[in-house]
Amino acid sequence: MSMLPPASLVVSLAIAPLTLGLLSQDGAGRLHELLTLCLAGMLILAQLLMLWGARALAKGLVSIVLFTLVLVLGSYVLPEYWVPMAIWDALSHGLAAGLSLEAWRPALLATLSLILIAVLIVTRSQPARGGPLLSIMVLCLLAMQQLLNYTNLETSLIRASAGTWTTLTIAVLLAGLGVSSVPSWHSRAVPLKRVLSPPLFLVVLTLLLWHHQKSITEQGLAHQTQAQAQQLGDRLTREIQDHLAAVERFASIWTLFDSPPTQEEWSRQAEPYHRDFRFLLNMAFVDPDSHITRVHPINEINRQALGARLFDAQPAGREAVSRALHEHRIGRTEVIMLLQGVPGIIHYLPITLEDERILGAVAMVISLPVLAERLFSEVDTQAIGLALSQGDRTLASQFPEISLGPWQHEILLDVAGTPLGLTVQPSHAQLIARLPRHPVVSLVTGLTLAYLLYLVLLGYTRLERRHRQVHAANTGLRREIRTRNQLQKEIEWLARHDELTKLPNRRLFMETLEANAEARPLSVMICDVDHFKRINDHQGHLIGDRYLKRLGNIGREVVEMHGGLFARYGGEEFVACLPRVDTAQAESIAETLRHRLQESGLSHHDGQRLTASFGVVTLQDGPLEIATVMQAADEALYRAKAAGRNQVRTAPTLSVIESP
Ligand SMILES: Nc1nc2c(ncn2[C@@H]2O[C@H](COP(=O)(O)OP(=O)(O)OP(=O)(O)O)[C@@H](O)[C@H]2O)c(=O)[nH]1
Repeated sequence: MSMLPPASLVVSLAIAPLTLGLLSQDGAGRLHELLTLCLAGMLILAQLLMLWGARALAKGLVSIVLFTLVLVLGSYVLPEYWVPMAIWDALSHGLAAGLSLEAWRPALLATLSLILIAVLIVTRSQPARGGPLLSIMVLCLLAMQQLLNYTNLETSLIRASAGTWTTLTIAVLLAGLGVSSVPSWHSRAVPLKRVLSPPLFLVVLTLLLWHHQKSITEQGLAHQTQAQAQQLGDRLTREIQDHLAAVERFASIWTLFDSPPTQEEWSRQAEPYHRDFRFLLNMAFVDPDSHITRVHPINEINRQALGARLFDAQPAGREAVSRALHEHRIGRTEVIMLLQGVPGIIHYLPITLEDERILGAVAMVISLPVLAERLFSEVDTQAIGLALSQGDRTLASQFPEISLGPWQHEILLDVAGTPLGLTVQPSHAQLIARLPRHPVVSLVTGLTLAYLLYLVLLGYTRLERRHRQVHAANTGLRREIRTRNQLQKEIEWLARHDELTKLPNRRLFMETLEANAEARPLSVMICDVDHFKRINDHQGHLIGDRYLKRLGNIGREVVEMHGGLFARYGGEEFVACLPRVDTAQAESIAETLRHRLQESGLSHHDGQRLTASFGVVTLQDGPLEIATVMQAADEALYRAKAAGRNQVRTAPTLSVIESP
């Protein structure tokens, strides 16, 4: 069996945490975790298919996952007034009866991680499509999830992090994606560090900002619900107090009577109060000996209390009865078990006649279950859980079937002087519906911006690199052109100069002569070193070269002083073109040069001074025939040589040239 390639192997490893995650779920309570794991499983399969070349199938699978995840993300992002939570719940209900959005919706950060993984799979993590940044974003999201899980920073209102197995599954899948793509990131030679840093900074900033905004909005909502609960409590307390004040007025009616009321009178007076204040279980008349003699309404429960002597029958209320009947002040019981078998509070309102005689007391019995029912009817019990308690004892409670949110607000109710606790716990769905969406919107926007920033920076960097390459090519080209120009100049210079003496050569001499064809008089001087061969033979060519250079310098100095051109004609022969120089001047120049050379200190091996012979010719008028002029000068030189060397000979002045 052939081995799996490393990328497939690492991706396959993700199946281990996936399986463990699936096995560790305990049923419907973790439906969201199960769904997240299933989506991760589909992405694992998609990536394996992608690696095995079944791209179309892989993309189909990723599309299904992406569709689900984008729907989930929509539920986090879309404001309540666009798509109310009720619609999401109705949609969920359509999937399975009794299912709410919160039960199946994957955690926010896990949703985002899986969306990015899906994009990574489809784009095959290519750097040009943001692969490196997307991978790092997933890493950041996973790190944030773990941070929230371990530091318990997570308030469970918005489910941000998935469980550890899910996080691990996504992490291993990401590693698998990395194994196949990271090496190619390097080979593409993208300057990743430069391109990644700014968007990465933006990602971290976005995550921190999101967490900060999330905490603030959740705290704000918690305070808001607490304030609403407090308002509810205050309103109920006020209402109860108003009712009790009214009942106290009822008690004062009986002070006008001289004798205890008949049952009929009692019922007639008590009925309106009882009708209005449903939490009054009954209103009873108690005689001075604490017997209940009248009660309203007379029903099955209340009838049992008739005739009972409270001092004996209800020890818990004895003190309150005694206070009313003996001290003539209002007596209040704690929460006690009433004779009717339900918890309640009794107020005993003394009926004191004008002569300070006590006629009896009005017992006002508040049934706590009925009071709770009254309180609970004030709020939407489908959206809020309520519990009425005294200390640790829960007197009554009502919780909706749907799951409750994380916050319980305990508010104090003053029920006829008895402090009761009312615990208000809004449902999760109601809180989520009221939770501002802007933290999630900024999270999604921040991540999208970071991705766009990456793409822009990448494009810019590539453009910049191409620009640099073009610039470098341009610079090279310019350098090349400069070198060629230089070479060209050198070639041109060499074409018209002698390399050894740096003097103009024969060609430039001829050009100068032609250029001065109209100048009259026009003299030409030829100079030839005497016995130069001996220098070479006895002192070597290097010395010979040095002597030629020296002669060149002297000749240039002397000739240029007279506006002429001194050139090397060839070998040890030199020529001078002397425009507007007549014969006498030309002879003088030749003499000067001859003399300067003789005095230059250059000598043969035997100490004899180096000398040269000169032939001079002057064209006085008539057209210039170069060959004729040069021949005449040459002949003059020959004559100088023949006459013993080291002397100047002048050709007859030319005017009418005869062709040679
Ligand atoms: N060192 C050196 N010698 C050169 C150069 N060009 C020509 N010569 C030498 O110049 C010498 C010319 O010799 P010849 O033409 O025989 O004449 P000469 O020895 O000067 O004798 P006369 O001209 O008759 O006085 C030769 O030996 C050439 O080799 C050069 O560029 N450098």
